Amino acid sequence: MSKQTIYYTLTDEAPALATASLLPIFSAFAKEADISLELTDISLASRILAAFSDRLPADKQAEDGLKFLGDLTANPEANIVKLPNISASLPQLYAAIKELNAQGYDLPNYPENPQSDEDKDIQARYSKVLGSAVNPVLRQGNSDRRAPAAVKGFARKNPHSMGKWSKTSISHADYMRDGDFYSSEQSVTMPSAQTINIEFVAKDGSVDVKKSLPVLEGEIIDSMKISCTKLRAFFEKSLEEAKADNIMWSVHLKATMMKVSHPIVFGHAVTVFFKDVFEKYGDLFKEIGVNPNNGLGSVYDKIQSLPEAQQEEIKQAIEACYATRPELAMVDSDKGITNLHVPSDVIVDASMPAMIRNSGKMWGRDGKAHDAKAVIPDSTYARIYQETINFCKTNGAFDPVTMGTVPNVGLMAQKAEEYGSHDKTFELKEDGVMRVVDAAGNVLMQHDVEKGDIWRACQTKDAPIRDWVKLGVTRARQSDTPAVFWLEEERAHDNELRKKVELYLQEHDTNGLDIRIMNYNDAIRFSMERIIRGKDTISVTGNILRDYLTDLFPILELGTSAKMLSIVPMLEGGGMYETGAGGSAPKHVQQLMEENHLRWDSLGEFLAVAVSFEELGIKHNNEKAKILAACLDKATGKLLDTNKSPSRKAGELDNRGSHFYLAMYWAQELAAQTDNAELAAKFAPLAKELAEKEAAIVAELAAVQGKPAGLSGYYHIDLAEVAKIMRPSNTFNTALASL
Ligand SMILES: NC(=O)C1=CN([C@@H]2O[C@H](COP(=O)(O)OP(=O)(O)OC[C@H]3O[C@@H](n4cnc5c(N)ncnc54)[C@H](OP(=O)(O)O)[C@@H]3O)[C@@H](O)[C@H]2O)C=CC1
Ligand SMILES: O=C(O)CCC(=O)C(=O)O
Ligand SMILES: [Mg+2]
Repeated sequence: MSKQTIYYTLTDEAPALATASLLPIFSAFAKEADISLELTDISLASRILAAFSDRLPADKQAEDGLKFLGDLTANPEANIVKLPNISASLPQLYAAIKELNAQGYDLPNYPENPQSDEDKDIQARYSKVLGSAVNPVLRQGNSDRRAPAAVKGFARKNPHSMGKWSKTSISHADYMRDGDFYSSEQSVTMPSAQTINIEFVAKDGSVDVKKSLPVLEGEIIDSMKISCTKLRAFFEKSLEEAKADNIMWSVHLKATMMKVSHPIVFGHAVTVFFKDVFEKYGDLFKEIGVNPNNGLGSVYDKIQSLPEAQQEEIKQAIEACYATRPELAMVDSDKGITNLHVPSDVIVDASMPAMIRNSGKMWGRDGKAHDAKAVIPDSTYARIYQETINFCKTNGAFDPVTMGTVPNVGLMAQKAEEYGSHDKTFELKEDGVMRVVDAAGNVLMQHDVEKGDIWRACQTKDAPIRDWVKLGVTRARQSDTPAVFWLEEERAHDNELRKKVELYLQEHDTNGLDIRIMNYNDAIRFSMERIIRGKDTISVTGNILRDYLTDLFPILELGTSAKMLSIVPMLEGGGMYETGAGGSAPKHVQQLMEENHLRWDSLGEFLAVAVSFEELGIKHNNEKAKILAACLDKATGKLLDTNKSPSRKAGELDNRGSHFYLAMYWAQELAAQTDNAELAAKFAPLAKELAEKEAAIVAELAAVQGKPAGLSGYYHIDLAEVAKIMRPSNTFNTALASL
């Protein structure tokens, strides 16, 4: 790898569109500091093509960008800017394959029920692309996410809208009290490196080794199960209660990141809600290939192969269910898309904070907001949402003007905890015992299981834990802020973790620091009591709480998690700078397609690239890179102060316009700084030209809006075509080219 290269990722949806406008600006500025930005394609479409390249003709093959970057993470020089990407559910994967086929790529269909070796191979290739397939590969370090001072200051001066909370709200989180992962968790710390086995013991005593797992000394191994019978009974009871209480019902899962277990849980929600339909048409559905784990959408899709009269009959049976069930929360009430249509439409990390920000309400069939029962079956983490709801009911909504902040230090490296459990997750086909056995044959953990139960094991290695404790202490010291380790006394896993936390804390000078260990509910209440008094509290958490809290607090504090600084200091010495803490905003693409307005805010990219330049500056003693970084941060601050972030409305300044202002302010800062005369001289003419032509450029950018953008690909975009859409100002493009 060339010494001063930033690998900038091409991903999907809104961030990919934004890249077509923003990357040329970053590249033009970076070359003055001898830094090049290399675009690496890790989009869903490119990952599919790479998985089947050996079956495609040469001109249709794609490089495996994810493999390239994954290998790069082991290099201490790695400097990666990672934008959010699609973590595909099966319906999204089908849609992407269909689009690629239509574009002339001869890809096999996803085999739902593979029998032949060839089909098994095809399915295995697609499973590598499914769900959260990118982040776990690249995140070879722990996570440091926070709102930089300028961003927090902006939110205080320009508070986003925040729904009021009423003491009479009946919204709440609903979760299992028994039979879930929380109540069955077991955990051990491995005394030595060895290979352990995950085994199923059938009723007749026969043993099936499901997986052999190499483990390291000091590694924590957990196992847990969710009971299928109890899960279904919980859904039924929750539906009956919601109906009786006349409250809307919605289910919140993470089918993308928990790509094996949560689609199954989602499928149970679908078949319990539409119990009458699935009881009546179960056999027919099997025949035509309906997969409830893909949602109600799968029913509508597959019945198209049936005669019209039969389709109508099934549709009426579905409608009849709505009459016996509570009202179902909607994803898109105009189009009739419910919470149970697609497993990836409602993703808990973003959906629960959005509900809490919206007075605890979700959208109903009538297009209006109503109180809702938010169903999050496993109680391990669900309880923090109920705690937050209670807090809002007692204290009223949070006030973005006065509230403090909760940054996060998350244990994430080497697929820590549940987010790395997919290859160790099993849906049981019969009753028996699942157990974990060490190399000497001792049974370390075991669970009685029944057909349909979901059992899983998780791994958390020692080196990432040690590094996480260090990162927590470092952040507490650098920001002079209390830090709370969220560890639950009731959890077997957390008790193993706690021993290590207590041990590794001793490796650091914690004199004068306020470092505590608290149960989840105590920790969130403590943080919220402080936040409403304007005080900050660092949350030092495991992987799932990292994900949940870095949407929850930013959405309440800043209106969106897109404005977060997300740094992944890699264990091997490199760095990854993630942009924002949220996703790829599919709704924004829809708006661009319809009215050529992109409301995506690239603030996360601005922040990430500044840190990425700064890191190169320090590592390579590149003064110009350091100046570029400092000036970029100042330009970002100015952009916020002057309100040049994208608006939501077509015709007003959008993503492209905000990029223009960033470039102008950045050039002005570079021209004005006195640390490096060469850089100042280089950027002065551009600063002058952009300022002179500001009105013309803004007009050119506005002129294209209000009509469809003419985008021909959704998953597999044509970059040249997107560049035409995203760079419509000749005046701006010419000025930039003159650098
Ligand atoms: N790091 C990653 O790679 C992540 C990827 N994902 C993936 O992203 C996809 C969508 O996930 P979803 O849960 O819907 O969450 P998103 O974060 O994409 O969207 C939720 C809402 O947040 C707002 N938002 C998010 N980012 C921005 C931004 N940069 N500028 C302005 N507003 C923003 C938008 O609100 P509004 O529409 O009101 O403008 C958006 O609709 C999924 O495929 C998911 O798997 C999700 C999280 C992280
Ligand atoms: O990888 C994913 O699917 C989502 C990641 C995410 O939500 C996060 O890291 O905050
Ligand atoms: Mg998240």
